[in-house]
Amino acid sequence: MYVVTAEEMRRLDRETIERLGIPAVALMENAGRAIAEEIIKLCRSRSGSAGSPRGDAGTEAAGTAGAGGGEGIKPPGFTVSGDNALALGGADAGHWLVLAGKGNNGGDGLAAARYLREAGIAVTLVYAAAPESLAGEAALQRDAAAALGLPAVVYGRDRVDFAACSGIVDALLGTGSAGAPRGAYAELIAAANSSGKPIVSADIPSGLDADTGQAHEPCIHAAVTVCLAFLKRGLLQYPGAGNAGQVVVRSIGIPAALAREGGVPVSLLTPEVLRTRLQVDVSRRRSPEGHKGTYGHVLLAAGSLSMSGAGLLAARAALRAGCGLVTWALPAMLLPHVIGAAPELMLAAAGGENGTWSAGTAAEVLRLSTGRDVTAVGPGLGRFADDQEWLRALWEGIAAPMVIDADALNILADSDYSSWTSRCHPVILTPHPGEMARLAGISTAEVQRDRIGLALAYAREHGVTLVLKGAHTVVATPEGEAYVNITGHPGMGTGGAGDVLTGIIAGLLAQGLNAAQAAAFGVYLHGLAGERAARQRHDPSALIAGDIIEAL
Ligand SMILES: NC(=O)C1=CN([C@@H]2O[C@H](COP(=O)(O)OP(=O)(O)OC[C@H]3O[C@@H](n4cnc5c(N)ncnc54)[C@H](OP(=O)(O)O)[C@@H]3O)[C@@H](O)[C@H]2O)[C@@H](O)CC1
Ligand SMILES: [K+]
Repeated sequence: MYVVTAEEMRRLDRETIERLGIPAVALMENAGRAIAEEIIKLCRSRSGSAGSPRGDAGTEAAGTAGAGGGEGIKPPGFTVSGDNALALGGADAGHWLVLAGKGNNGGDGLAAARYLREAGIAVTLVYAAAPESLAGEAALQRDAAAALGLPAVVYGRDRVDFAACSGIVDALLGTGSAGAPRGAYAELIAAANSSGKPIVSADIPSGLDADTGQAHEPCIHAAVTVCLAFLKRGLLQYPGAGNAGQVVVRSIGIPAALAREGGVPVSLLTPEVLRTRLQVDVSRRRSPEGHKGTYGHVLLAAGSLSMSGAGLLAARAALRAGCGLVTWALPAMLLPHVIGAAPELMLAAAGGENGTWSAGTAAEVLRLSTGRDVTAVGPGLGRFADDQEWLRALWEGIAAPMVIDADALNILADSDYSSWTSRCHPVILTPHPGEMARLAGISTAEVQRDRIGLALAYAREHGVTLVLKGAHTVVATPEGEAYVNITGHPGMGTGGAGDVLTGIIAGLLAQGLNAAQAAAFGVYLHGLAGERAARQRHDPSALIAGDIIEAL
């Protein structure tokens, strides 16, 4: 599923209209119908009649009963059914307010109003601006609604009774909005939010930045957002994602092929995207002739006296991700204490004195990396004297993919690593927002302002695969593509969960997945395992990182 910016959406709109010759008003009709169908679904689910409605026209012709067939076998009959998607199926019809802006988002709402009326739902149009100010297709929808006799009021001139309505359609602002809602728009948004009535937003909640997910003041709090044609970036990024409620993406006649040909770079990370765009074998088939050597060998340089657990978690996660062997290199002093902690692991003493790392250990890590399929560095590493020289030696010397996490990212942030010899093998960086802020030299708030945009830019500029962790982790590739993950659970906000992800990604790289595949599939599996682990706990806040490994 493609994820677009407002600008990309406008381009795809234009191409559909100009290249394919589909009139803009046809797209708007489809949009209006899709919004109405989702409102009807909501009405049905709220009144408990969620089953497939038969519609008034749904009837089985007489004359079939008893004809032929034995007990329990229904004879073939002549059936007629109506437009079920637009049938209330016994649900309470109610009365909806349709808040319409003067742009095409308003036009979508006006089209939806006609379909709602057709379904038997009473509607009142509430214009945010004088109806005469509507132009183009929106004006056409205004006239169609008027011709059908739909009641309409103008905000500021007429009274709007929010208390009496059963729901609100938010068609005030869409992808054409700029900045915080002004004037009547702001007042209508505030009134809709404080009404306590369910709000269904057309395309995006009004007040949301469609690209960054920034929620302006005020911004609609929707129960459902009917996103048109393609998912907008702002609906995946917080805080906007929290304003959108349940997001339903509905096609309106703009072909996905246009997005593919047009090189839309961002996709939602779904099993289908993993299979098709990333070519990942999501079934994780094992060869009947396979042995431990078939599935690769991870070297992990991680752990120090106060954070040995981070190394252990990453190492165990790599094994659970399916790699054949893991060697964990750690400070010599710690080694006797972790023997037996995970008997499947191989251990190698590589650290300095006192359970900490030292710059001099780079040679030993380099030696251990020879013949290994991947090296992961960072979990529980700590900082030490000349650590930038240490990491530079690994960066320039390890002839296999690398995963760089935790303190190794902080070392990188303090280094001018663009001046280091460029690597022939891929690097995956796995920062959380704080680490990303240090890497990019900006504040954490700036990182969170547009995670997708930042991840895309950083990965491309630095030639790395970037995993920007957090709610809706973003995986960006050096080629300029990005994947947004929605698996996961808030319970995963616990120490060590990131170390587990590093281990999973390293374990997948060892099995021969390329950097984009391993990062994307790793993030996806990590989230799924977190969801599973959360379900297994009595209270998901009790979830700890080890549970995620066990749920893999
Ligand atoms: N074209 C098509 O075929 C399709 C279009 N589609 C639909 O169109 C939507 C995009 O429509 P759009 O481009 O007309 O912009 P839209 O979001 O309605 O707002 C523009 C209006 O808002 C105003 N305004 C702006 N900012 C404001 C603010 N802060 N506070 C207050 N007012 C503000 C601005 O007024 P101005 O500032 O120019 O005076 C202008 O009048 C898209 O989201 C989707 O729903 C889809 O169905 C696909 C097919
Ligand atoms: K809207």
